[in-house]
Amino acid sequence: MTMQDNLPTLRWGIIGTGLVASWFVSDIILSRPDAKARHIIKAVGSSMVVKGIEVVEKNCPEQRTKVYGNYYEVYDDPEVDIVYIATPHALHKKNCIDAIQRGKNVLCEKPLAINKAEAQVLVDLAKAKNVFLMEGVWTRYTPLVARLKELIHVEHIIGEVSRVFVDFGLDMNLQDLPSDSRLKSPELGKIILDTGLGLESTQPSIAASQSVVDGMDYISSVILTYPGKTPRQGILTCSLCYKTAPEFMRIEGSHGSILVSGQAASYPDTIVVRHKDESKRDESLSFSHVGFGFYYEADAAALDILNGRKNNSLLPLDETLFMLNLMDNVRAIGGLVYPQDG
Ligand SMILES: NC(=O)C1=CN([C@@H]2O[C@H](COP(=O)(O)OP(=O)(O)OC[C@H]3O[C@@H](n4cnc5c(N)ncnc54)[C@H](OP(=O)(O)O)[C@@H]3O)[C@@H](O)[C@H]2O)C=CC1
Ligand SMILES: O=C1OC[C@@H](O)[C@H](O)[C@H]1O
Repeated sequence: MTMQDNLPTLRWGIIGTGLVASWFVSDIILSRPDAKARHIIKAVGSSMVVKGIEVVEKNCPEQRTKVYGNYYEVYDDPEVDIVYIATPHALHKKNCIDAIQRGKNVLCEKPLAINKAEAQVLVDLAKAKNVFLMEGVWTRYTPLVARLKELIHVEHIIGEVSRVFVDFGLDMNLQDLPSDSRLKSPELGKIILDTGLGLESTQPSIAASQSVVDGMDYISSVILTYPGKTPRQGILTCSLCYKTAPEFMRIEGSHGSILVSGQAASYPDTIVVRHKDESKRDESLSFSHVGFGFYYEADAAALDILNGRKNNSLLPLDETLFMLNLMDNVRAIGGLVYPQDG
């Protein structure tokens, strides 16, 4: 008997067996005290059965997972409640369509699609088929992000926010990656879609610049200026040439600032609040949990599906569309055109 045994259960079918799929599979089955749902890896679909077997043996050997040498058998498996899509960006549209058309709920890794037009097709199809669809941005569901939002929007601990700086840099050594790596392929890669971030859903004006070499957007810098009576800007940068320093995010407000840090921009673990008032001491909050924390996102999807919701309130599909539209605009300024842009 584990801590999860009395919880509602969601049965997952996994599409693709790469890096993030292995993280996700090993993570969502972890035993943890704050679990809201129990997750079962019912099936894994891969281009090669041997790859599926390897992922299962390594990450969920006790789950009695079925392994298929294609994706379609996962979509058609009646024991699968939700499909998790972990293929390269350019395949998300097709994989989502295939799953949704067969009536499956879908959690698709970010970005949901290459551009807003593709994502709109998926949103419309999910609505027509009455299935749940969600873009996988797992850090949004972590206790750290929940606390950060509370500090800013409920407690107003730094007052009126004026600027946000965020950098997501990875040192990917692209020149040393094998030629078939998704990150080296202009067809599959799309760096800004890997590491780009959206801030809030008021329409900002956009200034942007991208360093595109051989069709790959190695570095992007974006300045978002929000309209209104108070000055507000978001300065967002991403790169595959250099790993971001631990303090990857700074939020400045009228009463102080907040610094967010972690071993990588994708693994935040600490919030520091600095007050302008020098009589107040800095406050540091640390967040730790088992594994990566993909299970927070998986729990959110489970509760939505079990309660009949078709969309997730922390990342509604309108916001996914908003963010992809923002990326489309950044690329239009940066001169980066994808074949899918039409
Ligand atoms: N949320 C997060 O923290 C992260 C999200 N991601 C997102 O997840 C997606 C996958 O990324 P990642 O796991 O790093 O990618 P990988 O390249 O490691 O894995 C992708 C998998 O997709 C399948 N695939 C199907 N067709 C192709 C193809 N033509 N070329 C390559 N692979 C193919 C393969 O599995 P098989 O052969 O078994 O079918 C492959 O193992 C991306 O969209 C990325 O943005 C990535 C990392 C972290
Ligand atoms: O979101 C991400 O975080 C970790 C990286 O390795 C990955 O490429 C990126 O998609």
